[in-house]
Amino acid sequence: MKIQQTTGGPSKALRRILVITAVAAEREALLGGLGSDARFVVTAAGVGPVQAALSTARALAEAPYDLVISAGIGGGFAGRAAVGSLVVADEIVAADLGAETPAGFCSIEELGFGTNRIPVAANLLHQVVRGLLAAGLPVQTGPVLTVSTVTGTAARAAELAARVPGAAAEAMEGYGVALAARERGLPVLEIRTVSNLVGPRDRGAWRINEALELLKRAGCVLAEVL
Ligand SMILES: O=C(O)c1cccc(C(=O)CC[C@H]2O[C@@H](n3cnc4c(=O)[nH]cnc43)[C@H](O)[C@@H]2O)c1
Repeated sequence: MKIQQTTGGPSKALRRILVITAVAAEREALLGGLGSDARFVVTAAGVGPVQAALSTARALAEAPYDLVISAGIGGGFAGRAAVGSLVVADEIVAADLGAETPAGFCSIEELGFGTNRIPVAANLLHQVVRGLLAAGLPVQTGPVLTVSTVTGTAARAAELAARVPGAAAEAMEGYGVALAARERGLPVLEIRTVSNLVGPRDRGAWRINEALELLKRAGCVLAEVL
């Protein structure tokens, strides 16, 4: 687990916080929880890490921010994050960025082209988790994987879980958001509400409404604790 230690005063000093979701329904859910807290700007950036990185970079170029959060629904790894629970990333990992080789997956880090793993702001992570727990919400921390293809088989789920020990959830935007934040030297968090388990594709079984309701409750906590 890689966690970036940030310095500075208490995070109540956060004056502007950029929250990036993929779709409008996630944005609306968060806004419902954030209420009238004007410190938060919530943008629906589109699906996938590239779109997320572009939109985050654009927003950060237009106005100053103190914190960037990637948020939305996600898939939970069986035994780590149940449907209807929350995951706060302790590390944001680009899980499929690299090369396939006959000997297995080789990350861009192993290839010498940068890093697959972006640390989160430890103090803010703990502050948010404490707040979620105090609100009685089921939350766990762990690596959240960013993938460009939603996992659709048990074999792929097992492969990713082995590639990133402790992987708690997967989604499609975190690494893009985190890269753009890192370019500006800003701390980043990723928060996912689990709509489905990572594994054999069964889109009809995704509990999207429940996950969006939980996202709204998480928004309420963010406004309280940040
Ligand atoms: O159809 C709807 O009403 C609806 C409402 C809100 C969100 C959606 C999405 O499909 C969001 C796509 C978004 O969700 C993340 N996600 C969710 N589960 C997974 C997964 O198992 N693996 C990877 N990503 C997942 C992802 O970040 C997508 O951008 C629909």
